[in-house]
Amino acid sequence: MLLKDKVVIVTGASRGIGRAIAVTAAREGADVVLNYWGDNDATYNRRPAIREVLDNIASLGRRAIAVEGNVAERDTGAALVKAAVDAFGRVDVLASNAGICPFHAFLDMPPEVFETTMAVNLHGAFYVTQAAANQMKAQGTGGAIVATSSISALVGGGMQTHYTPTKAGVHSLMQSCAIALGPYGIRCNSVMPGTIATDLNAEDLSDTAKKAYFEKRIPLGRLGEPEDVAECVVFLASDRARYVTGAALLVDGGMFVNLQ
Ligand SMILES: NC(=O)C1=CN([C@@H]2O[C@H](COP(=O)(O)OP(=O)(O)OC[C@H]3O[C@@H](n4cnc5c(N)ncnc54)[C@H](O)[C@@H]3O)[C@@H](O)[C@H]2O)C=CC1
Ligand SMILES: C[C@H](O)[C@@H]1OC(=O)[C@H](O)[C@@H]1O
Repeated sequence: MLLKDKVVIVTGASRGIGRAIAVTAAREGADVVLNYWGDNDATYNRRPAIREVLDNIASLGRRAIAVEGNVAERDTGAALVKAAVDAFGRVDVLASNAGICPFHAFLDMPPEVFETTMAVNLHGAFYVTQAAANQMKAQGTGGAIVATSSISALVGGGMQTHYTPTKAGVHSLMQSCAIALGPYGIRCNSVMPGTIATDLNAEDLSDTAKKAYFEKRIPLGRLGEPEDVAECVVFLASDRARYVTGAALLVDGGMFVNLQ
């Protein structure tokens, strides 16, 4: 088991990639703190989602707690760490995954859409990472932080001008934290998913021509599934990756390199 008896915090764990990270970590022996926020939004119709994740992890014989909290709020990181320590005694791994991508054109981008996207995706990642790192430093036994960046850190999107800079920022955050936290034995890496079928892009991919375009661009011939990303996060969080820090792993079926 890759994460036997490790304590893992996952932000954005009720759905999609975060949910898959949480369940995969539990399958690999971890106890998990599940963060989520805003799932009562009618567009998702997912109210029981966090309950299902809790039940799923319990059925694997591991422990999990759910902590609702907006990562854009500065204190949420500290609250997640406190919940982890109260419930499980420590924090070994942070999967900083929560993120939003409200597609919008650039020229008339509402400031609140830009600022909320920055606050959740980048500021949230910063503060949660800082809180987890301070706990790991105090424990004195190292740790691992894996952020969900994106292929969008490397390439643009005309309806994602507010989003792609946050994903480049998350990648850069992990690179700098690798340097800042290496002396404490804390490794920091990111995954860069390509196009993964989740609620985040369900509406965008309901355009069948756009979906077919992506499938054609991907050498492995299909969109990604949340589990494709989760397995890579768990690897980077595990001791199998003990000499890997400051790295970014594309998990995109080959889409990035497919020029022609
Ligand atoms: N789906 C995709 O194609 C890709 C997704 N990503 C990234 O993966 C991460 C997860 O995305 P998906 O699973 O696709 O999205 P999703 O929409 O399926 O799930 C989002 C999760 O984040 C949580 N969340 C949203 N706002 C939050 C907030 N303010 N505070 C705390 N939790 C919050 C939700 O509760 C939910 O659990 C995001 O950071 C996204 O940018 C990166 C590359 C590709
Ligand atoms: C939501 C998008 O479909 C998805 O998000 C990303 O980060 C990927 O680059 C895709 O564009």
